[in-house]
Order: sequence, then C-alpha cells, then structure tokens
Amino acid sequence: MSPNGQAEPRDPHADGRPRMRAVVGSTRVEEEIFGRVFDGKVVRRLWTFVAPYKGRVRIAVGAVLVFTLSQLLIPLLIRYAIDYGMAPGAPGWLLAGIVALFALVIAVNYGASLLQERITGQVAENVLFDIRRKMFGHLQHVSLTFMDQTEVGRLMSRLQGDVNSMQEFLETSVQSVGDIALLIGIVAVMLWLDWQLALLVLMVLPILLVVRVLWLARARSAFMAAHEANSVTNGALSEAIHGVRAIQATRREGLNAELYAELTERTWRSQLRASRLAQVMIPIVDTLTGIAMAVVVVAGGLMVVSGRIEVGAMVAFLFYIQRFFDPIRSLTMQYSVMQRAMASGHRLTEVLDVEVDVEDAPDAVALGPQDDASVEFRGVTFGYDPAHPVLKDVSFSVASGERVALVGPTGSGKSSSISLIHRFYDVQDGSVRVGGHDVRDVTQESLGRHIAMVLQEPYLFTGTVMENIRYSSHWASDTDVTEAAKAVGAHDFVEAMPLGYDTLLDERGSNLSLGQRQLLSFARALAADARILVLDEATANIDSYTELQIQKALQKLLEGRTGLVIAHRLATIRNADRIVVLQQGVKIEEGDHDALMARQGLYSKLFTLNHASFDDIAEDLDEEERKVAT
Ligand SMILES: Nc1ncnc2c1ncn2[C@@H]1O[C@H](COP(=O)(O)OP(=O)(O)OP(=O)(O)O)[C@@H](O)[C@H]1O
Repeated sequence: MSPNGQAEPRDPHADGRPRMRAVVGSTRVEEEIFGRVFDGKVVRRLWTFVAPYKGRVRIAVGAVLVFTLSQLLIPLLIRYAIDYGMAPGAPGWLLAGIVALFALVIAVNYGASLLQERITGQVAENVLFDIRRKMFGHLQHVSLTFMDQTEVGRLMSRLQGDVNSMQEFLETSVQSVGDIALLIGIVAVMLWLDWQLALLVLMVLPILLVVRVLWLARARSAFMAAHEANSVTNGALSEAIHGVRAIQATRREGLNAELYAELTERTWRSQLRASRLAQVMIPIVDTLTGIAMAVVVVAGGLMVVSGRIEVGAMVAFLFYIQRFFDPIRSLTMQYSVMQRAMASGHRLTEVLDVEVDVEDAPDAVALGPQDDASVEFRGVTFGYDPAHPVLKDVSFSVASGERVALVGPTGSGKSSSISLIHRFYDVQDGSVRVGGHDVRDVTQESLGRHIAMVLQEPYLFTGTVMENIRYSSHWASDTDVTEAAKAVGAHDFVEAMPLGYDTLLDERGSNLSLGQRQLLSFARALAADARILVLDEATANIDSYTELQIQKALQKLLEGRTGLVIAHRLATIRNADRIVVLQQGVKIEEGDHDALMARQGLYSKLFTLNHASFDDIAEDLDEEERKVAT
C-alpha cells in the first residue's frame, strides 16, 4: 500500500515478467552529508570569512558565558532563599535581598541571551553574505574548463544547501560554548554542594552515553537514506517539469506518474523511519532525567532527614538535574551539525579555491584605439584535454575590416576557435593574436571591449528589452539602444510589444521567437560598438523572411568592422571576403569563393553538389577531401 492508501501499480505482463521501464530522475546523491567532525583545513579556510567579525564573536562568546553563569546562579539563589532567607529567625531584609538579586540575575540572563542571539545571527548572516558574494564572483571568473566538468545542479546545491548548513553551524557554535560551560558548571556546583549525591546522580550518564552511541549509528544511516530518497524524488520532479514537452509528446505521463509514486513512497518510508528514530531520544532523555530526579528525591530526602544536607540544597539539585540534560541534548545535535558543516565547508572551499587559470599577466597591456582590428591564428594547437587536441597547428589571419567565414563539418573546431579569440581557454601551442598582440599579453577587460561576440543560441537575461540590448555596454544611452535596434531591424517588433523597450523578457527570452532573439543579440553587439565581431551563425531553421532580415542585419553589423563568422548558410559564405575551411581540427582550405572553386576541393564540391549548408558534408567526402588537402 502506498502512503496515500492506493494499491501498488500492477505489472501488466500476465506471466509476471518484470516490465522494462526507463527510470526517471534516478540521479543518486554521492555527495557526503556528514564529514569528519573537525577538519582543520576547512575550519582555517572558513575562519578567513569569520575573522573580520572576530570582535563581535568575542562579545557573543562573552554574552553566552554571562548567560551560563546566570543559569548556574538561579538554583543557588533559590537554595539560599530556602535555607537562609526562610530560616526561622532570619531577618526580613535577607529574603528581600535574595529576591532582588534573583530579579537582577533574571534580567542579566535575559539581556545576555538577547545580545548573544542577536550578534551571532548578525555575524552568521554577514559571513554567509560574504561567502555567497565571493563564490558568485569566483564562479564568474573561474576557468571554463571547471564549468565544463561540473554539473550546474551540483553548483547550485553548493551555493544554496551548503551555505545554509554553514549558517546553521555558525549560529549554533557560539551556543555550544555556552553548553559546554553550563555542563562543566553544573557538575562543579553539584560536586561542591554534595559530592556524594552528585556522584550518585551522575551514574545515569554512562547509560545515556551507551544509548546515544547505539542510537547515533542507526539514526545516521536513516537520515542519510531519507536525504538521498528525497533528493532523488526532487530530481525526478525537476526533470519532469523541465521535460514536460517531451513527456507529453511521447505520452509518458501515466508511466512517469507511476514511477514518481514509487519514488515518493520510498521517500515516505525512509522519512518515517528517520523521524521515528529522531523522536525516540526525547522520551529516553526524559526517562533518565526522571530517574536522576528520583535518586535525588529518595537519597537526598534521606540525607535531609538525617540532617546531612539542607532542604534548599536538595531543591537546587533538582533544578540542576532538570537543566543538566539540555546541554547534552543540544551538544549531540551540534555534533551532527558540525559533521554536516564540515562536509559542506569542504565542498564550498573546493569551489572557492578552484583555480582561475585564465588570468591577466602582471604586465598585460590594454588593447585600445591605437591597436588595429586584426585577428591571427599562428600555428594554434588546442584541446580541452591537452592529450586530445581539437585544433591542430591552425594558422590563418583576418585583416582589419576583412570578413572571413569559418566553415567546416560539425565538430571540426569552429566554436573552439572563436572561444580562443576571446581567451575563454589558453592554447597549448602557437598563439592567437588580436590587434597584433598575443591574447595572453593583453587585459581580458580590454579584449572584451575590442571584440563583440554573438553566440549561436542568443542568451537573453530576465529584464527589459532595453536592459538586454545594453547588457554589454552599460554606458549606452537609450537613444544608442534604439538606434542599434533600428539598424538591425529589431525596432519594429520591439515597439509592437506591450511595453516596447520596457517589456520584461521571460527567462532566456522564451517569450520571443528565435529570429527575434537573434536580432536582439545583434542589437546588443552593435550597441557594444566593438571593432571586431565574432559571430556563430544560427543553424536552426528560420523562415525565409526572417532569414532575409537577419542577413540584412548582419551586413549592417559587419559594416566597418572586422568580422569572423562561423558560417552555416551559403549566403553568408558567399558574402565573405575569404573562407577558411576546417576539418577535424585541421585547416584544409583557404581563399575567396572563386579561388576555392578553382581549387576543385571540398568547397567547390559542396557548391557543385548544391548542399544547402556546410553542415551536410558527408563523412566519406570528408575523408576524400582530407586526402586531397594533405
Ligand atoms: N567544452 C568542451 N569540452 C570538451 N570537449 C569539447 C568542448 N566543446 C567542444 N568539444 C569537442 O571539441 C571538438 C570541436 O568542437 P567544436 O564545438 O569546436 O566544433 P564545431 O565545428 O563548432 O561544431 P558545430 O558546428 O557542431 O558547432 C568536438 O570533438 C567536441 O566534442
């Protein structure tokens, strides 16, 4: 039976064979939830974030110690009130004095607790703010190689989940100092009041310790199972939301619902087990408290009768026992919090310390108007994995104001080449030069201003149309933006939108057509007014009217600029001054349209075969051409 009381989905095979089903959202969480309880490296790294607030941390620790002291004083004052203030013949002012002192201690207790909570809350929030800001900044600069290898989902969980568990840790760690002090204080005061009764009461401690150790092992595995089941179910849910179109198109709704029901049932079972285990400790601790109190009442009572201790001391004992188990409970909880925090801290420091391998050289110069707008590849060899180069000894150049089309079959290395111009990655051999400088010798900031990039899938951000066009040129005025939009032919459709340039775009511009998104990204590049334009032409099919508009916009965009275009459409290729043909990371041909036609190589074959696009090159043709070229 499932948690909602429905019957299990039945197997449709009459012979009972298990049905073959694709699994949904079965991502397993391999990340550690609990780390070592104390990891010096992690603590040292995190301390760099806490250190700026150490003055406030000291005040918080001071406040928690004052709070603990007042906690210890309260039962003692009660004891003095009973044994001395209320003793026959005691002067009235004595009791009144003790009561006044009691009121003062209560006030100090309240003030210290408030101060401690407020400061630790503030410090934790500040530290987390700093960690988040640092991580965000770092992730914007981090080498793309790291991004290529890391799942976005995992990074998001680091930014959110792990940072939250650090917050929990920071907030409770000051409290732990107080808990330890309280525990030591209670034991010391009880021993001071009557060491024999104290030892008798403390005999319940080993029982608590054994129970706790047995419990912890089982509880931890139950918590981990619940955590994992929960993540898997959430993974399935998010996959189902993201992939809802594909799900509806393949009519998988029914089967997915069944699979999801199974997952939620697993989560339900594991959560139930975890919460059962979590609850079991509370009655055990309560029972032990009760036993300890019974010991005090019986043994202490006998002592009072025999005159060995006073009634007030026995009452104070009872108060101390009631408070005794609270710090133990919160410290054991803090133990798990610390382990979780160490695992989270480890993951956070991993992200914070990931190397930024594309960095400005100390003597990097800024590219400026004095530099020309040329691009040159000199014997470039590059591979995402250096052992497997995707560009092999590639050389070509684009003079200032020239338009060069980069063509080649899919996977030939076109996109990789343009990533190198912007120095997203560093080459293994040879050099990429912009404006006559090796890109490693110029500042990345000036390189970014010298080059405008238009990617194949135009990335639009949540914000207005105006903000999106101005994304890479925050200095551009509203007029500059509208002029850019007019020049690329985007103005009319923008004006037709409900709020014109102030219309808010949905996530990634999903409320626009692909052609419109392309035109906006052209307008963005035009507003940036860079001297070199690097463009990855869209391969997606768009209607011929939009295609014409885009071609016109492209001409406008390239006017007076150096252009390097990954060309997929023959119209763009024919408009280029020169064509560079890549194949499997090797440059196999180069020249203008006429020269390449005369060469009778791959390019001319494509033309004669009348292929619609260079992406249609057949593999066998590729091989043949490679032989011709080499
Ligand atoms: N981020 C990456 N990490 C590892 N390998 C990559 C990465 N990007 C591309 N590659 C590999 O590099 C090779 C060249 O890819 P690239 O994207 O440069 O080709 P392309 O000519 O632009 O292809 P397309 O026309 O399909 O966009 C391919 O084998 C690809 O698998």
